Amino acid sequence: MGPVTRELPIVEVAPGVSVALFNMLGDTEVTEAAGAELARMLPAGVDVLVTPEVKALSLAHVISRESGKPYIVIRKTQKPYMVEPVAREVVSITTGKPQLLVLDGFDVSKIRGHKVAIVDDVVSSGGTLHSLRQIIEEVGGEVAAVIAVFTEGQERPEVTALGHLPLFPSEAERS
Ligand SMILES: O=P(O)(O)OC[C@H]1O[C@H](OP(=O)(O)OP(=O)(O)O)[C@H](O)[C@@H]1O
Repeated sequence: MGPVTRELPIVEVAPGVSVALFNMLGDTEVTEAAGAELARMLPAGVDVLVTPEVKALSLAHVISRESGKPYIVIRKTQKPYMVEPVAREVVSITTGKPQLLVLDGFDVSKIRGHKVAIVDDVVSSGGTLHSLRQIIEEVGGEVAAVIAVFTEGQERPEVTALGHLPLFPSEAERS
């Protein structure tokens, strides 16, 4: 990202599949650099950012600060204080088992009738993106942009990203 570089460790996330693990959580320098760059790439007309917890949360904060657009966090646990939550199950490449994506009903009015940019750190299998889209459209929002630091695996022209990461065959597959 700009002048900021990182070596990414290769980590096996499923039998036969390894990724270059990009974890920006707690990395202020990367988060600030990527957030500033992605904020400049945000298309005109976007009203609100929507991000899944947790690794992309600080990225959304920086893009929000830089662009002046508010952001909403889709949680991965349903909380007792939520009002009529809207939930979808998802399996992401790095977690490999079902997780929940939950929109607090309190935030629905900030999405309904608005143009939304989905913000994530990585779009890989697309499972998280698919479920986020479903939730946003179910409550009457329009996904106007998808913003990520990296796409991974397959090319995704619909995603505005700073770079692309390959998937790696695991050791056992190579030998
Ligand atoms: O395109 P996909 O295959 O769905 O993968 C991308 C998602 O996976 C990762 O989250 P993860 O499940 O690791 O959760 P975390 O951010 O809570 O650690 C990443 O932050 C994306 O949200």
